[in-house]
Amino acid sequence: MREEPVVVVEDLRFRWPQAATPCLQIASLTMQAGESLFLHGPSGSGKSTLLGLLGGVLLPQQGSVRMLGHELAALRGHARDRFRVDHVGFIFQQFNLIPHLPVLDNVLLPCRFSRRRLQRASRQRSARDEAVRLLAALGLGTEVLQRPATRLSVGQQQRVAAARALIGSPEILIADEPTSALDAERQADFLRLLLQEGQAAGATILFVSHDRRLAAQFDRELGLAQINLAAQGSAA
Ligand SMILES: Nc1ncnc2c1ncn2[C@@H]1O[C@H](COP(=O)(O)OP(=O)(O)OP(=O)(O)O)[C@@H](O)[C@H]1O
Repeated sequence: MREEPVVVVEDLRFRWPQAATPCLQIASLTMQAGESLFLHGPSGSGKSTLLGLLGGVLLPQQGSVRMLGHELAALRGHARDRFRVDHVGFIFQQFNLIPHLPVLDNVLLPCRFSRRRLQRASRQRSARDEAVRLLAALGLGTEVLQRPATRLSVGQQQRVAAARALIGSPEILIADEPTSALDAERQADFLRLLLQEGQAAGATILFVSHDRRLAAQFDRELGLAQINLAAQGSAA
């Protein structure tokens, strides 16, 4: 068994280039294996920035981000990219689907870039069948499989993005809530399915949002302002 939590952030400090003050200053943030955490904060408070740091897309000027025992800053760029695709499923705010690629191929993308994800997706059935199963579990029928991502509703795109994040059971699932206005009921419904699938796969789940109404479905809720000393120092 792993000795340390899946996510460990310590003494982190991050400032955007050109910015006068730090965006994030976090003494400590940890997530245990299998835990689901709802992190909320108003628009512009640094949620996406934190997710960029957890994904190793951004590196802090100071402090430590360890994921599954790996210090992200100690990995070279290529190794960091590999770590991310092997172990982290991301649902981006704008979904980042490949526009003209069919739904099925969008979902299978992580399996093209990560042998580990492909192997894990193929454990019980073919990766294709696993993609179909995930889409169905998230409420999308087979009629969308060959449809280009551009021809989907926002809600459907969100589900495709979720299936892509879940395929091959990455240990960590990170979701940046879309700003686009899905109504609260549909969003709660989507979230229930996402958590069901993620938890069945044993994933550690971090979901960020400005909408606290969704928090009840998670093991733990945290306000970014509670842990971000930079925000506390500059509170207007
Ligand atoms: N690429 C960038 N370059 C410089 N500053 C940035 C960049 N991205 C974000 N910022 C700044 O960092 C701060 C936090 O932005 P961030 O996108 O992390 O907030 P957020 O909480 O995710 O907001 P939202 O809920 O609207 O997505 C903002 O002041 C923003 O202007």
